[in-house]
Amino acid sequence: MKADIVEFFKLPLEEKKAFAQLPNSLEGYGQAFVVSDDQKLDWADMLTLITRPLQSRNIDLWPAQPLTFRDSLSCYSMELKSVAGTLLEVMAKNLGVAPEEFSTIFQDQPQGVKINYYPPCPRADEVLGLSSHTDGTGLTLLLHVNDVEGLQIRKGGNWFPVKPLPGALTAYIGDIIEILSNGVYKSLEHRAIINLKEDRATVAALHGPREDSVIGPLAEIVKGCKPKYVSMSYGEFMKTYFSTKPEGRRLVESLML
Ligand SMILES: O=C(O)CCC(=O)C(=O)O
Ligand SMILES: [Fe+2]
Repeated sequence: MKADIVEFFKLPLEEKKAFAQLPNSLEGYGQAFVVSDDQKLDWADMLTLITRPLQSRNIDLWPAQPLTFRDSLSCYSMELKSVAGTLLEVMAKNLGVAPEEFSTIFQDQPQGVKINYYPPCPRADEVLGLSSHTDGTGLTLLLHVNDVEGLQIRKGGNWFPVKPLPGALTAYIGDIIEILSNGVYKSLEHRAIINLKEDRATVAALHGPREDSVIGPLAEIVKGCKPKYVSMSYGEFMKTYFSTKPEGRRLVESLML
């Protein structure tokens, strides 16, 4: 997977554009969070693909070059499913909810990958690879394609670098699990910075809920106390998530009661 990603981003722009996003869709090669023509874009190229459920795949947008790309992504997606499934099960247990509660919401384990390529920049301190945001998903499993640092997480108002560990995935919580858990798990504010001389690539595998889910604090967690977040359909949540430029935890906090 790592080798195929490196090869794909090395292709000439015209070849990559064969897999470009279609109008009004984020899937394919392009950018995310473009909400106006005069906005300053993040210093990154992205390839976003839906990987699960299998019938949701738009294989035409999966790179045909390098030749092994599609097979590599299929295998990688299957392995991720098993890691995410285990983590979700453990989280359900930790929250004291029946494992079925989570497995119904994450049934068939909807999954997408956002493959990020960050070229170096001679004025690295004046750009961001990805502006500060939280992921609009349940659980993210991040793969560092090379061992170049760039991910930063925010805690107590300060930014901390996350060092890539060889052979490890970086796991973090997105808005959906913060809401479902009524705030027991917190969605992680993070951003990616750019290096002067080294390029960097990552694969963020996003594990979200079933499309027909209602996203709100789980009854079993709220019990006698008050729900801390509004409930809405997942469709409505996604519309809200993608309609504004991300800014730290602003979106998830705007859904707090
Ligand atoms: O590339 C990184 O380090 C972070 C990627 C990320 O946050 C994302 O794709 O949502
Ligand atoms: Fe992210």
